[in-house]
Amino acid sequence: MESRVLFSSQFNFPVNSPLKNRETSIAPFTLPRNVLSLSFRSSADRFAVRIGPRSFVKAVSFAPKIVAEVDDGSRDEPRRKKLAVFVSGGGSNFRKIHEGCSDGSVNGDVVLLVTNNKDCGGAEYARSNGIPVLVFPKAKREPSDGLSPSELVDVLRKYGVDFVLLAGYLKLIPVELVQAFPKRILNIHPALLPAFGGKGLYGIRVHKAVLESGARYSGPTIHFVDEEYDTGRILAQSAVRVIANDTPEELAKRVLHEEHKLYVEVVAAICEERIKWREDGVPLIQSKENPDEYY
Ligand SMILES: Nc1nc2c(c(=O)[nH]1)N[C@@H](CN(C=O)c1ccc(C(=O)N[C@@H](CCC(=O)O)C(=O)O)cc1)CN2
Ligand SMILES: NCC(=O)N[C@@H]1O[C@H](COP(=O)([O-])[O-])[C@@H](O)[C@H]1O
Repeated sequence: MESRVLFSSQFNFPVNSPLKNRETSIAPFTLPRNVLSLSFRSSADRFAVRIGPRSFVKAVSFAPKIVAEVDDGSRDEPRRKKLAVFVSGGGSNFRKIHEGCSDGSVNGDVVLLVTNNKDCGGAEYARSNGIPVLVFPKAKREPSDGLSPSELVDVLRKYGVDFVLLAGYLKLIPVELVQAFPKRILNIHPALLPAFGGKGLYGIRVHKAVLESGARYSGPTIHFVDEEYDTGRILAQSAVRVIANDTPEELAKRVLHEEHKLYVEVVAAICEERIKWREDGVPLIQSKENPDEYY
């Protein structure tokens, strides 16, 4: 069967490129297993195109010089990332992320746990897994315990933290940290922002507000963190049906289940460097299965 292939949308050819609007078929051929991509050198431009099980390229009628890039095993995999997780309570999202790092789902390691409550469940879990626990902000009752904003930034840098993940953390992240880690702090909120977010809306209060509003859907939102509560760029969401006689606790449980799945998926993407920023500032996730697709 003749192998027809069509251009993947990810290549932006120059407007006047001869490649843009002429097409032909190319003789059937199969790529040797270790050939990653083929590049066509035309009189106008040199284009690297990738041909794989599901990605396509459109061959054009010119006399290309095909240069095969061979995978000699030296392809750079994204470096394993260092994560700091911030919690205030039980830390179930933190535990799921940590499990993802251990089972290979996430190309990263949790190197620090930060909390405003050193006796919370998340801190207990961290200590039992050999993860250092830091207190931020300073506790009013024990000002000797805990870090200042500048001390927190210094420690995160000293540990080489790549991304900061808020997971049930109930204090405002200071501007010093937001500015020190631009586009590298994520938060998970248990409702579909921009609705049901902001100061005073956390934990079970969020689910009560959703039920009182009569909303038919809720679900987790993962967003980048800026200086205000819940106003950063939205990266991912998942919808959960609200059932008519739901109690806040029942809705919370259903949303939390979705949070666990969504956060591990998003952290895996950020550790594999699959976050891309659209020209209008909206962050997108590149599909792992089909790199030509974003969501
Ligand atoms: N700079 C930012 N800091 C934080 C953000 C953020 O988006 N930007 N997200 C929050 C998490 N969060 C919602 O997802 C949230 C947490 C807490 C509150 C809140 O009103 N807190 C109370 C204090 C609660 C307490 O001390 O028990 C308050 O500030 O009065 C709103 C939203 C984490 N930080
Ligand atoms: N606005 C912040 C907020 O309400 N965060 C919420 O706190 C819970 C923490 O659970 P966990 O400690 O078991 O991960 C989660 O539902 C998270 O979305």
